[in-house]
Amino acid sequence: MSALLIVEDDTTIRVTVGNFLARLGYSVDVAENAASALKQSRGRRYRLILLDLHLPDGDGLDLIGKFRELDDDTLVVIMTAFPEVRTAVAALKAGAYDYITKPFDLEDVRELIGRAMETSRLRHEVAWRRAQSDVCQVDSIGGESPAWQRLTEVTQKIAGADHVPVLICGESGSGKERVARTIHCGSPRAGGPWVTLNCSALPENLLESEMFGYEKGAFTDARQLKRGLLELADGGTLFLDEIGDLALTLQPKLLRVLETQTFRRLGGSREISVDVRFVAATHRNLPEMVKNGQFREDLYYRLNVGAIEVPPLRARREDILPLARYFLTEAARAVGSPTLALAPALESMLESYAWPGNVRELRNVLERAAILCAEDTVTTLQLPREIVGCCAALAVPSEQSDQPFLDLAAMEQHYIQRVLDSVGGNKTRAAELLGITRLTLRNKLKHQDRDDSPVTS
Ligand SMILES: Nc1ncnc2c1ncn2[C@@H]1O[C@H](COP(=O)(O)OP(=O)(O)OP(=O)(O)O)[C@@H](O)[C@H]1O
Repeated sequence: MSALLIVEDDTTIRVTVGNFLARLGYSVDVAENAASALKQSRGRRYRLILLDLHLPDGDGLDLIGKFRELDDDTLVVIMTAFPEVRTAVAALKAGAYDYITKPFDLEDVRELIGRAMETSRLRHEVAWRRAQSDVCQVDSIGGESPAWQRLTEVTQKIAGADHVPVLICGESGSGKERVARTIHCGSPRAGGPWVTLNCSALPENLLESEMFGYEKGAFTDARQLKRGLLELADGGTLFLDEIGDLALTLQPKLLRVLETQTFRRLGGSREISVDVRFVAATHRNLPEMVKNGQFREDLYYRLNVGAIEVPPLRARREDILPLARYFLTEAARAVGSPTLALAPALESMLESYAWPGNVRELRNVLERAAILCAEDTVTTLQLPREIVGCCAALAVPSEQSDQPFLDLAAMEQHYIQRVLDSVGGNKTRAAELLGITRLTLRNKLKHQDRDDSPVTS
């Protein structure tokens, strides 16, 4: 609910306008002089202040600057009994949003405040839209594996439950941030800000001021007020990445915001209310951390209301090739190459590799391959050794696929020969691809029955 303050010494006007605006659904506070108005605005953040220019203990014009210094988002509307252009111009110059001349009709007040609120909302919207116009413009690939389909179902349900905090767990690079964005974009807050904070990226004190902001003078370097990410996320979603790395001292502070949706800027005494949805992610084992006293149990349970587990890529192998083709096309487009294809032998290699770095690793591998690839098909030559090495046995040519149980040595020999073939018998290049020295390769070849096969160097 938007908070308004009416500063007016005339009791009739104060009470009538106050009651009228309260009936319209605003949360209204009143002050009858400048001192009380300043005190109240230090204790609460107002979206709009309706201000009489002639107060018993001061000039309303002086107050405008003070209100705006406290919060430059607050809109100030002047009420003046003197319909002089000069007064109005001075007020607007001092930073007032608009003015209304007394006596006024309550309907005029309703219209003016409605317009001011819309302005305030639009200002917010424009500011964050400018900063992040493409948050929801992401293609999400996957969807073929049962694991991904289950994940999508859960994600959609949780996205709709707008106030439920979410905890996304999963290995590094598995797509947790993607899932978090999908939740934001599928929620009623999709039109609101999407703000991210990586809890492992900053030292504790900086993280705290990033999150909560600070008042002017809160510490030596605080030369002016700084809004924290909590305020910037008002009306939207705050994504707390690597929540497992959040310092123990900050955990109760976060819990309080989660529970009350209010907080104070550092060095401030004002309670600021926000409407933020919290989505957190971690690759750590939080239950284990709770057991070891490294993560607060109450915060864990509070976040875990909407629990989502993103499966590692190896647990959803059906998604590997669609993702790989997607990354390849994207990468080819980025480097200005024509469309690239995957050599058939590569497909089973990609599908059977363990992908410890998950989707991020897959993306990097395909991007690198697209850059290295001189032809229109990506082959083993453009793949890193660990992938070619791990999966060579699975990439046996089809005429030999009736040999399901090659022993390890045979597998190795077979693979070495394939790599040699792929580089036209060049041992130096083959050794490079295999990740071994040329001498080791020679020794291994000595043990081959096909030692005398035509090999060039
Ligand atoms: N379904 C998907 N479709 C397309 N790209 C994806 C998909 N899932 C993940 N990615 C890409 O993989 C990379 C890693 O994803 P993301 O950053 O979401 O993972 P994460 O689990 O949050 O990683 P970390 O734990 O390191 O923060 C990103 O480049 C992302 O764009």
